[in-house]
Amino acid sequence: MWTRELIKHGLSLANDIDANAFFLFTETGKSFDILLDILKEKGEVKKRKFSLLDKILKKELKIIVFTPNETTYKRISKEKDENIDIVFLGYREEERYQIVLSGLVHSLNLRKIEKSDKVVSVVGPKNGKLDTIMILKVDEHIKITRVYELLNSLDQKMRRTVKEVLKLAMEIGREGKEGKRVGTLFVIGDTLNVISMSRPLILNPFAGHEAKIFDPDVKGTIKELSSIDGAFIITEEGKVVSAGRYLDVKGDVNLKKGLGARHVAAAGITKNTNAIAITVSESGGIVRIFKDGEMVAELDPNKVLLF
Ligand SMILES: Nc1ncnc2c1ncn2[C@@H]1O[C@H](COP(=O)(O)OP(=O)(O)OP(=O)(O)O)[C@@H](O)[C@H]1O
Ligand SMILES: [Mn+2]
Repeated sequence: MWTRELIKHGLSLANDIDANAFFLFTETGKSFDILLDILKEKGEVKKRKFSLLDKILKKELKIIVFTPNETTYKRISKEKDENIDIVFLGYREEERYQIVLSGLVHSLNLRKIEKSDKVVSVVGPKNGKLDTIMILKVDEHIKITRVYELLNSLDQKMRRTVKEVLKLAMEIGREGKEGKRVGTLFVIGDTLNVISMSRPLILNPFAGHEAKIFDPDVKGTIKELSSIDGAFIITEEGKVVSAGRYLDVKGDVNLKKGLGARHVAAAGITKNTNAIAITVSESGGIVRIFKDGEMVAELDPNKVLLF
């Protein structure tokens, strides 16, 4: 397999473009062993115009190895040499770019990289072989890393539901309904409190149903209902309990100009409960995520194809 060559090319690319950090993602730790082996191959390093090792020794190129696997993390943390950082990723992302983003978030949080840094990553699909070398300028991805920051802060149940709702919100933002833009509002989690702070505008179409957000039919129904007034209320387990609910939120929230009642309601409900709110704007389809009364991320579904 080409793992060794890929890592070598990734390291020399990092060296040649003066990257600040080199990210390697591993499940079993096998690619970590190969990395160690390459770094030890003095001869190999001598041949290259810049001695790769010097850059690493001079701490000009930070090497960070990420794994979501607890056993691997323990094993390679013991075996690593002092030039390599090991970071444990709390959960596995599916797609290559998402995996790298979760690495970015952890590295930024751990102050191992700066927003102005350039990073070369060697990554593969979840449970697959390494197959990709990616160059990222961190500051170009800061916006989307805010989504990963939020996802990282959630427990597994809430994270799974928020990701699913976000995917649906991005589809609604991108496609609208019968080609017409629609705006909508989802409130996830802390459902008893949210219900107590809201009232129905219509007879609840989800009453008496076991509607799960992960069910494609439920998603289709939500898309059909997306143009009605009011919010969709979803439990942290992903059960859609209500549609068309008006959020009676008190208290002021400070939002950027141009955001109207839907966004104020989304910010307000998250200020007064532990819920997370996700809005799709009727003007432009922009998707926004709110938590603790603040907008934590803003995504243009036509630019960000992550979800
Ligand atoms: N408190 C609320 N609870 C639930 N839904 C609300 C609330 N306030 C407004 N909405 C919904 O938001 C819709 C749009 O209202 P408005 O245009 O004022 O919001 P907005 O923030 O400008 O949203 P958009 O960017 O989609 O236009 C309303 O028709 C209503 O369906
Ligand atoms: Mn509006």
